[in-house]
Amino acid sequence: MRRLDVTRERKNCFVPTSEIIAVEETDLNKKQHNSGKWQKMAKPHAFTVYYVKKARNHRWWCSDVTFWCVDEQLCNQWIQALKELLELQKARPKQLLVYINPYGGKRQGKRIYEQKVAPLFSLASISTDVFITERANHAKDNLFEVNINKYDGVVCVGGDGMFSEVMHGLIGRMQKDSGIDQNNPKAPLVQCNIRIGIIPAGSTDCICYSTVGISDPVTSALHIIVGDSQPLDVSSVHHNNTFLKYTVSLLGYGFYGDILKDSEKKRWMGPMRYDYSGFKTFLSHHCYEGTISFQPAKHTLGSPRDKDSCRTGCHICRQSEQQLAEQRKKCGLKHEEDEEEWKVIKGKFLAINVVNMSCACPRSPKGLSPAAHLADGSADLILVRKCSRFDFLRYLVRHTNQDDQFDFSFVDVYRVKSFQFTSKLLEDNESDVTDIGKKHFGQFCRDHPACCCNIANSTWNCDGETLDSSAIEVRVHCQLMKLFARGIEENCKEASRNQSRVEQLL
Ligand SMILES: Nc1ncnc2c1ncn2[C@@H]1O[C@H](COP(=O)(O)OP(=O)(O)OP(=O)(O)O)[C@@H](O)[C@H]1O
Repeated sequence: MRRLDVTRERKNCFVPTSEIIAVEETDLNKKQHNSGKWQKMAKPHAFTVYYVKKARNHRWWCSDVTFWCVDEQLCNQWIQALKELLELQKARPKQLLVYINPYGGKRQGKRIYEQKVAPLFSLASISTDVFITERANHAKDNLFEVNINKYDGVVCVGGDGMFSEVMHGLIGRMQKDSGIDQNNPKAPLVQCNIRIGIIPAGSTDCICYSTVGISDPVTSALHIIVGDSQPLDVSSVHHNNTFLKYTVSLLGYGFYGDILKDSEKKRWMGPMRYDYSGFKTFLSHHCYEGTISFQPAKHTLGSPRDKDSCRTGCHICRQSEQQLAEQRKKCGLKHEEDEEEWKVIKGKFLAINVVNMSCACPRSPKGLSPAAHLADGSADLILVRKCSRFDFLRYLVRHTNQDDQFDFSFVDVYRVKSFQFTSKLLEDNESDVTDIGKKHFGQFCRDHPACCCNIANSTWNCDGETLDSSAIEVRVHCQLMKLFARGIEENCKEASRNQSRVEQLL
């Protein structure tokens, strides 16, 4: 990494060039300065370096430092040299397509973009085409029409729902352009090389939080400006050879599906609806019977019970990707999934969660599966079996403290690469849904005696949206897309402390 090192009065300021946002000549008439030295100079010249300042809790903001001298030529040489260094940062976007959902969260998307993000993009000389959505799916439909190759990235301003819409538009567009049928659950999908940036402005900003470490529009804008890139696994969800949805965070049946279904009826309550519906669903304590079949993810070195979490530059994600690529080369056109073992579990569940990432959020900073990886080609399948209300509460509380939420006899967790579910209700109705479980194995994990299970089906909550079908087939696509992010930085406390020390010296 190249460093700018300017010595002033025997004190140093270190800013990595990768974290410089912009360099500009300073108008000294406008600059408010208290330093006596400025005034003593006959005709001072100056330039300002705008750079990323790292604070606590993964927060970034834009800081600046002004350097001055009497020699105009020297000053211009510095500006020129620094601008040339910035030109070498090839991963930085120059042209972005921005979608704003004006109705997401507290309806602040447009204001957040105009006041906090647009000035930073302009400072960093990024051109933008801004599109304010007028209806749901507007951004998705538009992504099938625009000249996408013109852009270095797509930015969505909104919540997880808005991100999901943009992701569906972009992945769908890539498959359409490559002639790939999304309805085929086994089709190898084409990777999306156009990065997506998330400016959080919704009620739930879990994807931003899990990939950046904080839901903060300025931090996200700065990750976009410096050109960060974080690959992300995406799971496809199918029913009967029909494509339903893609998911990157939570696919939840039972508890999380019921909360979503109930909260949809109470949209008028705003973000509070999730608390209300959460409490109501907890009290109702419904469990659902069904059959789960899954293929364990053998290619990855990690396990859901690992103590270490996925962090910036994660070696497990890198190795898993290599491993999968090698497997694919060996198998050629054959689907390696067909050859691999399926495990089958039947039972009664309060919650069935499949997560592609930790699903961390401010309320649960470690998330539903703290050791889940962003880009290792696997998902964590969490099964919460029928238990007492008190035990379920103990399980939920552990998402908010340091205790292990998987350390209960009624909770099982598996790292999987594909997964299927059929509800008991559908099995009994002899649905024509493919049931790999029935076809391949008769192995039952644990069976419970008949009890007060809910005879109706629950609903799948797919990244905050309901799915129409309860019988689904899920497959993880390793690193299908990329975000303008770098994952969660390990030593953010230390980095911010070191940087403040430097700041004090300036
Ligand atoms: N102009 C619009 N009018 C109505 N709906 C829109 C508009 N633009 C986008 N949407 C839809 O609004 C949904 C929710 O958006 P978003 O995620 O930004 O907000 P949110 O408050 O976090 O919502 P939620 O928490 O319910 O997902 C998205 O699924 C998106 O498709």
